[in-house]
Amino acid sequence: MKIAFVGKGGSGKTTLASLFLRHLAAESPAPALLALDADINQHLAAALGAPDGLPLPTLGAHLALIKDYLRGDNPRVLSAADMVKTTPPGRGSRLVRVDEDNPVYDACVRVVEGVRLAVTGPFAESDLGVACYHSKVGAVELLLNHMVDGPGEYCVVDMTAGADSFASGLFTRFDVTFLVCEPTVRSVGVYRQYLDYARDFGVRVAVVGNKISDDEDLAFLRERVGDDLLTWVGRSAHVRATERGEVRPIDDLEPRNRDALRAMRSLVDGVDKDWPRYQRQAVEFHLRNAAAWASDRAGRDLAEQVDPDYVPGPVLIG
Ligand SMILES: Nc1ncnc2c1ncn2[C@@H]1O[C@H](COP(=O)(O)OP(=O)(O)OP(=O)(O)O)[C@@H](O)[C@H]1O
Repeated sequence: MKIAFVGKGGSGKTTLASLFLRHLAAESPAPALLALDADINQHLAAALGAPDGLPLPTLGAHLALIKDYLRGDNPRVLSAADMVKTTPPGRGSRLVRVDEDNPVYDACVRVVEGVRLAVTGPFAESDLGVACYHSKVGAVELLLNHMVDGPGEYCVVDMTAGADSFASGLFTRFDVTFLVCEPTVRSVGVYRQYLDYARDFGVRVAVVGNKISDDEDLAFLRERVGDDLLTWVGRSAHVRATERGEVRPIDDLEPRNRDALRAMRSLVDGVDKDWPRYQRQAVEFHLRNAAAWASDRAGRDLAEQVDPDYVPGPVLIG
């Protein structure tokens, strides 16, 4: 499952993404899990409990490797623009799994507090002009376009704030989008804006209230958000402790907030039931679009795993 956390700046996207990731990672056995930090403010590692200043490789610095690897043996020449910004789902020739050995993960993924994490890299002055921040986000989009995620496999992306997340096609790539919303007029404003835009693209949005202090906060959100409100997280001493650099086990999280994580998990796993259809579509995309697919043994194996009765259709070259 591909899962996004979006919302107004400062609403708690990174915090809730990290709690959700730690909730999944604490399971025994831990499911296949990959966290991607695509937020301009790169704080997911810290929210997971990484020590200050832990050096992490960045996806942005490995864009060429990512493009080369995903292109596989495909003889088509794709322009940089094709590969980065406008890549339609499934374009290219190689599929990746959430958790596997591949050169992209070797170069870019590191384990932070039990969670496999890759980060886009911070916004830099050099991103102004030709190489904008969105080319870094494009690395995430590329990975998601090529990712085949099975049941019980989770790729969780911390997105950039507010309407900026619409600047690339990335926002359409998720099975579930958690919109984090504080009980404030401005946060609800971002929810409405997101929903208006996302609806046209069939994006499945569930609102998670955050920093709820009392019944009035909750009533406010219920009134404004209605049935889109999936669950809510209260102001949390556990989160504040993490902010102070104390890494506590996720079991230490307040019971009410653990319930919220379970509700999120159950929504995600409910969507998982559509897995064969989603995956067949993804593999179809690749089979249709990848010129070299017919000779790509790994790809064939994957298609057969997804659906043992799968009979590949004609491969279109071009
Ligand atoms: N439930 C919570 N309880 C207490 N503090 C919280 C909670 N959720 C978030 N915070 C705090 O609010 C601040 C902003 O949270 P966070 O960085 O997760 O927001 P964000 O939406 O990812 O921000 P940005 O837009 O900058 O990426 C942080 O200091 C975080 O610790």
